Amino acid sequence: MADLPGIVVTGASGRMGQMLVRTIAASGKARLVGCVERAGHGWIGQDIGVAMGGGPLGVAVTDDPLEAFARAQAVIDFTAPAATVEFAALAAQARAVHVIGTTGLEAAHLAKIEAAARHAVVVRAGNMSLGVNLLVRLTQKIAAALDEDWDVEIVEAHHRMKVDAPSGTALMLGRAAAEGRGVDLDAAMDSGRHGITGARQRGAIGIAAVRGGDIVGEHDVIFAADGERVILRHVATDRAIFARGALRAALWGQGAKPGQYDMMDVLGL
Ligand SMILES: NC(=O)C1=CN([C@@H]2O[C@H](COP(=O)(O)OP(=O)(O)OC[C@H]3O[C@@H](n4cnc5c(N)ncnc54)[C@H](OP(=O)(O)O)[C@@H]3O)[C@@H](O)[C@H]2O)C=CC1
Ligand SMILES: O=C(O)C1=N[C@H](C(=O)O)C[C@H](O)C1
Repeated sequence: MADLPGIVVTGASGRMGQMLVRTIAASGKARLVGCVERAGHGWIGQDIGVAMGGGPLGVAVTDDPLEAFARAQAVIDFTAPAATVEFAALAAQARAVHVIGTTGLEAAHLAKIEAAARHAVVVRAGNMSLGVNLLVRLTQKIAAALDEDWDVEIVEAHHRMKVDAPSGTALMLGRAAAEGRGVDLDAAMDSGRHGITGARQRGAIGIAAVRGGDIVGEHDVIFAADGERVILRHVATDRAIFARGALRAALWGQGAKPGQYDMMDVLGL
């Protein structure tokens, strides 16, 4: 047991944080060695298992990430952009693999993560599930096979607490469609339509977001032509799929050279 890779979970009280704690503790493939929350959080100092309403897991929640990361071989981080940038620098300092699931990252955040990846392994993906990463590949292939008579529209749906839009997954799918077509997503993307928009622009890649209830995550990629449509769909019903992917990435990263990777690298897709 002591020779299994030690993993720290950041944002341990969050929806994904708690799922990660359960997944790692039950995996038999890694040890949970730390749980991080922000200073002042009500769970600081408590055993994470007890704080989650179960039995003790022998790991107290801390607000000192650097001390926790120094004891770990990997950090799994599903938090928020500002926190993830801070954790990227600290994980690199500790030479721990940093698995980043956080979405809503902007160019300035990505530049800091890229800098950290010069010193340590970073695995980052807007969606860590096997099914979505397969869907990304399929989207790229279909977009490459179809011309611009086929309009591409991506529709994503998530729970009412999600704070960023479009989802990280929708952006992955949009990027895959753009790559398949040989265009730049930033130039082709049309999201958040409202008012007198005019007719759809040929070649646009549309993205629309739905927010409601407890939807875990649903993504449709619609290829719509005159007289027919092809629709690719992924429906997540359990956050365990993301946690399993993140754990797989943390283990895969143990053998990798410093640099930035994604789930395609981890899954060999
Ligand atoms: N890539 C993937 O496969 C997936 C990605 N995600 C992404 O993961 C992220 C988290 O999602 P979710 O778990 O639903 O969100 P939650 O809001 O439930 O959890 C986020 C957690 O991070 C904590 N946090 C924020 N800032 C800090 C900080 N500075 N230090 C320590 N902890 C901090 C929050 O604490 P507090 O409440 O105090 O702010 C909270 O506990 C989102 O960006 C989401 O899009 C989600 C699912 C899958
Ligand atoms: O916030 C979520 O919940 C999710 N976020 C990711 C995203 O932005 O795509 C992945 C998943 O869909 C759940």
